[in-house]
Amino acid sequence: MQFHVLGLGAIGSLVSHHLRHSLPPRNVVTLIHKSVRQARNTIEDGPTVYVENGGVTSSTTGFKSEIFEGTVSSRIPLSERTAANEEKGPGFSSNDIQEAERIDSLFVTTKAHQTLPALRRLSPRLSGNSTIVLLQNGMGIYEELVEHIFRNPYNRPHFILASNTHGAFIRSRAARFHVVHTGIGEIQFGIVPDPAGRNFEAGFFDPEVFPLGRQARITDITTSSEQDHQFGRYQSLRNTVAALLLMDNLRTSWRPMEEIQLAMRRKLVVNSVINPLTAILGCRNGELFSHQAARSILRGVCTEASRVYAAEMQAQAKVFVDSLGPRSEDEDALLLNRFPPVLKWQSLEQEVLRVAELTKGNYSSMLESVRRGSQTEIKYMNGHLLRMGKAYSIRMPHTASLMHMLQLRSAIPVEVKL
Ligand SMILES: CC(C)(CO)C(=O)C(=O)O
Repeated sequence: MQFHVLGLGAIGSLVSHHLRHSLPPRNVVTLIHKSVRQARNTIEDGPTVYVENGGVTSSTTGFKSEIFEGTVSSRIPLSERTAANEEKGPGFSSNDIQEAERIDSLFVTTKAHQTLPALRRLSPRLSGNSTIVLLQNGMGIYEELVEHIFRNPYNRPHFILASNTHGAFIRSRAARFHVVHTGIGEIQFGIVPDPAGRNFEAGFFDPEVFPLGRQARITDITTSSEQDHQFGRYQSLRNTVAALLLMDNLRTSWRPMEEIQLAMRRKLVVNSVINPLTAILGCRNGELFSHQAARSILRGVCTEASRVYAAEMQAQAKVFVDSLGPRSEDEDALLLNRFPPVLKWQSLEQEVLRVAELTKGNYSSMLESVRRGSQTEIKYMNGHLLRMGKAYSIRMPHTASLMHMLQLRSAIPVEVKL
């Protein structure tokens, strides 16, 4: 089976390294390079990914390379390619470029705002038999993809949504695939429910199994071509879940989608506080919260986020309660007031502090984007919270001010010398 990785920043490189390490060599792992220039810098001898952890560096080779729409065999030296071909960029015709292949399994680790255009371009190679893993910061990306590209639920690829708490950065721009893994976190993932109704999560809730023994079962996705006449539709999903679970050095775990939604909401708040604050101030994650002023902003954003999450859950619970038909007021109140403690502001605040400590030596991804003069992911972080606030008529002045300050910081370069 073929695995593709799109987005070769710190997390993309880290995932590529662990994917290649844990999969048997017969599985192909292809790195999708942004441009010929990026590929040239890295694949003279075949791409190598270096991962540094606690001062020890290990390397991985054995990847295939591809430049967005065309494929490049890493065994063919780039020096043999003509300048004329290179100038044509993605999709240029060269003997080295094979027919663009079908994509079975795609790990997406690009920036949130790059995802829609990138997947639009790759969509002819994706089908209902493919699987896409979204492993990114921010929220609202999946919704954008199904609204604009994969509209038909019955022939869209399977989606896995993942929440990552590992901290990593690229050592230097020159050594593009040298990643420093600074904070050991985890990757929790869940599968978006099947529009055709197959219950991938049956194992988590199997009443036949003693509660402590209940766990995800890969056979709930599919078994074999002999037993499942739709095996072809679900095979890539099963193999992608298996590949994720094999990457145990990244502490991967398959969780019910409801839990992933909670993890993503918590991560969204982490990113909506740490990322803009560090980008505005130009400091490391760990420098923020020894200052009372930062703590006060933290409290403000966590309180606002918790309010919108509560409003969203109430609205969803209301739809559910209404669908149950007539019930007593007490029963209704019980269902409507169920709010997960992990989304209360106190818990969100603790989570932001925990991640800031875990990644204290890091420069956040948003600060790096601002320093490079590139677009930030703010619209998928604070912007997402604000869209929810608007939908539920909740004022969010702290979340909005942080976004506006960040936008100013991106637009007005800092004057170094007066
Ligand atoms: C958690 C944090 C802030 C770690 O740096 C991050 O996810 C980022 O930089 O985008």
